[in-house]
Parts: sequence; structure tokens; C-alpha cells
Amino acid sequence: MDSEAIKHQKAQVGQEAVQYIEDGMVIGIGSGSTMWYMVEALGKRVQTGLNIIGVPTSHATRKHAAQLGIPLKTVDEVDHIDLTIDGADQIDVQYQGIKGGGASHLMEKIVATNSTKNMWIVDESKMVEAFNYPVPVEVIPYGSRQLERRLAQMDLHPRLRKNPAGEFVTTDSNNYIIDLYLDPLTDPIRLANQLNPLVGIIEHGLFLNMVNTIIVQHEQGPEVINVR
Ligand SMILES: O=C(CO)[C@H](O)[C@H](O)COP(=O)(O)O
Repeated sequence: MDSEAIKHQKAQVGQEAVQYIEDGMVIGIGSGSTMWYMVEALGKRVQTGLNIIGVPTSHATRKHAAQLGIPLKTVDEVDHIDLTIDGADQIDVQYQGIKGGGASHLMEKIVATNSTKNMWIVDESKMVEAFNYPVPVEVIPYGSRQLERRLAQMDLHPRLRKNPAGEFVTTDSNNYIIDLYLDPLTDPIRLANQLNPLVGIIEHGLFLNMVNTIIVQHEQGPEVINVR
């Protein structure tokens, strides 16, 4: 699929997802380019009378949603979140996900795990047999190069993420990202179990057994997968 077709599918699925938002809901609002379209569509519904509270998962999403007049609260200011809608980098055949390509997976995972339901919205290029996308790991800057060496010793092919200027990418929580280049990654649960005990890791981008509904946009239209 070329990049124009992918962009078109992201826009379509972003608009599609807004139909699932009902008056009175508290909505977790994910991050990334697919979610950008969803936020635009949600803004239009709010401007025509929809009454919701949004809980953004990144500074970028907060800024975008606020500009459109979407009422917002932080995850600590709400007592529940009815539904979180978010993008994903890849989804495998077990409906496990990799997130964090945009470096927002820590806040996204905190919002997701505090949500009654989670929905992912993706273009069809994101659906894969086995993951072949780098797994992002958010790490404390202190000791991050030692951690990178440790991950290399574990054959996890780590690389501290840098921006085009060659500086370490920092997250909204002022941490670094180490990407693990594992291709293919067939056992994400095993990888999560390897990463969880390591000191200095705050959160990895494996979102396991977490999604309730996936909307996959195809050329012919959206496909809704009810996972759990
Ligand atoms: O996890 C994320 C950000 O941390 C995004 O949901 C993921 O990277 C997908 O982004 P996009 O919609 O731009 O392809």
C-alpha cells in the first residue's frame, strides 16, 4: 500500500471510531497520526453538542483536543474512563499490539489500563502474522547506556532512539526510548517477561491482552473485530 492509501485509511478509520462515542462518556484519547483524524472528528461532534470528557494520552493530543474545544481532564481527575480509542503500530494474529512508535506508550498504557474498554483503530497495513516492528521501551535516562548494553547481551538488538539531529528522543515524561529490533517477534509474552524485571525500564510498548475492539480500515470499508 502506498503512503497516500495508508493516509486515506487512517482518516477513514479515525472518523469511523467517533460513532462509538456516546453522550456522557469519559473517553481516553490516544496519540499518533491516526488519532489526529479521530480528534478532528470528535471536535466536530463536540462543537455540535456532544457532551463528553476526554482524557488525553500525550501533550500533543492534549493540545490538539483543547484547540478544538473538547473538555479535558487528566487521568487522575476522573473516577473512570468508559472507552479509550487509540492507534497501534502493529497488531498480530493473537490481537496483541505494539505501541509507542510515537513515544507515547507510557501514558497510553496508563490510560488504557484504567479504561473499561479499549479500542484500537488501524489501517490494514498494521495487521501482521508476527511482529516485525521495533518494540519501544521507555527508560530512565540515568544508566540508559548500561541498560542498552544489557539488552544487547540478551540478544534483544537495542538502539537508543535519536531524532534527525542525533539527540536522544525524550518522551512527555522526560525519559528516553530504547527500540528493540526483533524481526520477527513471535513470542511477545516471553519478551514482556524478560523486560519486566529490568531496573531502569519504566514501560515497554507491548500491549498484551488489552484490546476489546479493533477497527481495521480496508479499501472496501471498516472491519470491526470484537476481541473480548
Ligand atoms: O502508540 C502510538 C504512539 O505512541 C501510536 O498509536 C502508534 O505509534 C500509531 O501511530 P500512527 O497512527 O501515527 O501510525
